[in-house]
Amino acid sequence: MFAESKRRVTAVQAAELARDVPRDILRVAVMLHPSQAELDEVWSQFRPDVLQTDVDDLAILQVPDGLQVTPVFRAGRALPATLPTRLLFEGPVSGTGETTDWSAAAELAARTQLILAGGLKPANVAEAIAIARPFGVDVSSGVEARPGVKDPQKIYDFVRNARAAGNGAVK
Ligand SMILES: O=C(O)c1ccccc1N[C@@H]1O[C@H](COP(=O)(O)O)[C@@H](O)[C@H]1O
Repeated sequence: MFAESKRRVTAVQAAELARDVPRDILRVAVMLHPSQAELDEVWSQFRPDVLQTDVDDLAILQVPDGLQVTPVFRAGRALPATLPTRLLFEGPVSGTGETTDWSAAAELAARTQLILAGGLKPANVAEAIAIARPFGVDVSSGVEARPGVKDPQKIYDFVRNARAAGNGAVK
C-alpha cells in the first residue's frame, strides 16, 4: 500500500517484506492517484507484478513495460463501453471498511473478471460471493485487529469462508 493510509509502506519496506515471498505469488502495488515519480519509485525499488490504481489514473500514467494493471472501478461511476479483462470493483473510498453495491458488482462480474473489494470481512464474504459471483475478493480492514494491524485468525476465517462460498476446499 503506497498511499496516505495506516497501511502505508515505502517502496524499500515493501521490497524487504516481499523478499522471501515465493515468486508464484503476485506482488501487487496498491496506489491511489500516484504521481509518475511515485510510480517510478515503486517500480524501481519494489518491482511489483501488478499495479492496482483507479482506472482514470491509467490514462495519465506511463506504466512501465512488464507491469500488469488492475484498474479500480468505483460503484456509482460511469462505465466505459469496453471493459478490461480484469478489474477491481469497490466503493467511493478505499480502505475504509465500507461495503459496496454487490448487485452492481454482479452485473459487471457477468461481463468480466471482477475482484470485489470494500468492506468485506469474515462475516459477510460468503454472502458477498453468493450475490456478486466475483472472480476474486480483496480485503484489508476487515481482517485487522486494529487499523494497519492484520489479525491472522481473521485472515484464516476470511479465506475459509470465501473458499466455502466458492465451493473450494478448506485446508
Ligand atoms: O487500505 C487502504 O488504506 C487503502 C488506501 C488507499 C487505496 C486503497 C486502499 N486499500 C484497498 O482498498 C480496498 C478495500 O479495502 P477494505 O477491505 O474496505 O479495507 C482494497 O483493495 C485495499 O487493498
